[in-house]
Amino acid sequence: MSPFLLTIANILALAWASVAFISLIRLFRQKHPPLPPGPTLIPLIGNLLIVPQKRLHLEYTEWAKTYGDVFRLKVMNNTIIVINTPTLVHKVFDLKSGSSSNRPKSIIAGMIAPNNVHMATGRYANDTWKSSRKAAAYALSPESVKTRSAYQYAEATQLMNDLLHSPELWFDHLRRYTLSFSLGIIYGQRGPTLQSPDIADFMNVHPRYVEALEMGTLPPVDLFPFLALVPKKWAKWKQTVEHIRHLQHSLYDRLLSNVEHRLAEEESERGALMEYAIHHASKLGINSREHLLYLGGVLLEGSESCSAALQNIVYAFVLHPYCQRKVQMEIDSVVGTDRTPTFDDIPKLKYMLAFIEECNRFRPIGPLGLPHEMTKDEVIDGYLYPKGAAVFMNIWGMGHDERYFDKPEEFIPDRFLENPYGIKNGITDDPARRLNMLFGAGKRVCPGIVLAKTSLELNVANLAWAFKFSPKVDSKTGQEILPSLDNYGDGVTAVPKPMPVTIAIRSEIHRDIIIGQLTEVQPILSMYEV
Ligand code: HEM
Repeated sequence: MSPFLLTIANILALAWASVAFISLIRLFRQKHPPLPPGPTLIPLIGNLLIVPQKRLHLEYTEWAKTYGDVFRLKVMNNTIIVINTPTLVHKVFDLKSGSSSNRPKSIIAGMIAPNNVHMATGRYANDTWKSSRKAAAYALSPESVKTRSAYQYAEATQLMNDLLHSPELWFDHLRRYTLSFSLGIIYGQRGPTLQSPDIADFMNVHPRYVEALEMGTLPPVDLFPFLALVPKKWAKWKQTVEHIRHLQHSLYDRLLSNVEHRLAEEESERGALMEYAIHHASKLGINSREHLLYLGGVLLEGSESCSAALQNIVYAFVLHPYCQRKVQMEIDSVVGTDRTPTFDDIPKLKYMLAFIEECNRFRPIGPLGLPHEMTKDEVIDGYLYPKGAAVFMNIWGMGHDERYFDKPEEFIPDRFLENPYGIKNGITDDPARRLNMLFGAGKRVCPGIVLAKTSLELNVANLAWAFKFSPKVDSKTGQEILPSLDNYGDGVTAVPKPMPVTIAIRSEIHRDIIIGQLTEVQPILSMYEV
């Protein structure tokens, strides 16, 4: 063969070999799609050394800039996938909800509330969990929440009155409001003061519970399950967990017992969720008292998110007096000074609604939502989401994404007046963006959205109508003490920490109206008192 023909044959053979090689790689990839990209893995431990223990959302938001809209981490054997766009949230949590609706295993959560009876941390999206969701809808559906608006208005009136009389306790007054309202609709029995046993006990146990679930507080038993085998006398953390379980269980048990007692005594019913759940337990698929007990408790826990969002709003008022003034001017022009705001006023308060949206974007109280777990392998956009992987939706990252938000690190409520999602002008938005991303997605989406939003809107309107919010002044130095929107909890929830602020009534007219209104709503409040 001539050298020329030999070269052509070589080239053809090489081309054939390359095509075959590429086809093989394609076939291999189809059969074994890769995990999303992510930081370099160290044998055995994966990314253990670089995953932060606290404020994961900040690091995740940075990593999204390097690795893209979806990235993976490996911690020992565990795969973590973080999704950073509304489109991916839709594809993974909504469209694949049949395989992305479990929660990752948590040994500690399981020790506190066993048998999947805790709706939020319960691992399996199974029949027990479905029963809880069905029952919760009785109290939390838009129609149900609407039927409670007179009661909600009455509780919100008491909140203004509490702030009037002891503004220095503002942080706890906001918590009492959300807890008392939730106690009323769940158990038909409110908590009128900070000293009411149910309020005081919940405020004692709940922070301990949240802290116990935070990474780094207790030994990492999920990573090193052998730690769970250490006998209690040598494992102090087990005693802590048992104590929390005991405190929580006795509070929820007492609350449920009160309802059972009222029903046994044939007292008139109060339309409470627990009355309904007891009457319809078998229809709902609630098969044990334990299940009823945690159903109420979890919803009460959920309500704490509302007070955290309200606390952030108070700090935002103090830090952005210009915005506070704009909210007040709008409220004054819609409501005036001879009455307090009502639910009917809310749709007219456009700037106030934009202000609330901006607070939730700027400091979402659940920056990574709650993790979901994959129950089977799924391939989405060419990447494998393997069975058992924990998937986080990066709510913080999506709200601080420079591709869509102008100056995301600045507090600018007007962005939500210019665009319903606060997106900058002249860009093509992510088509899957929707309202309420803050509340998660898929089957596990927050069941308390309507309650949370109505509570936020009415109370922000009331607070801005009634009070002026400003920094506390140090009596020794005369300097203003500014609160910080960066002073929040380190774990799954970014609940703000208590900081001093000054809350002053805007005028004597406002004071008289609040006091008069409290007398008017007293008959409603007393319907929920023991
Ligand atoms: C501003 C207020 C609130 C925010 C930002 C919020 C946010 C969230 C988020 C992000 C999730 C996780 C969703 C997911 O897994 O995809 C969640 C779950 C949940 N929320 Fe809320 N929430 C709020 C208020 C409430 C209220 C008022 C209640 C009840 C009274 C509540 C009860 C729950 C429950 C029970 C779950 C667990 C649902 C499940 O696992 O099936 N939340 N919430």
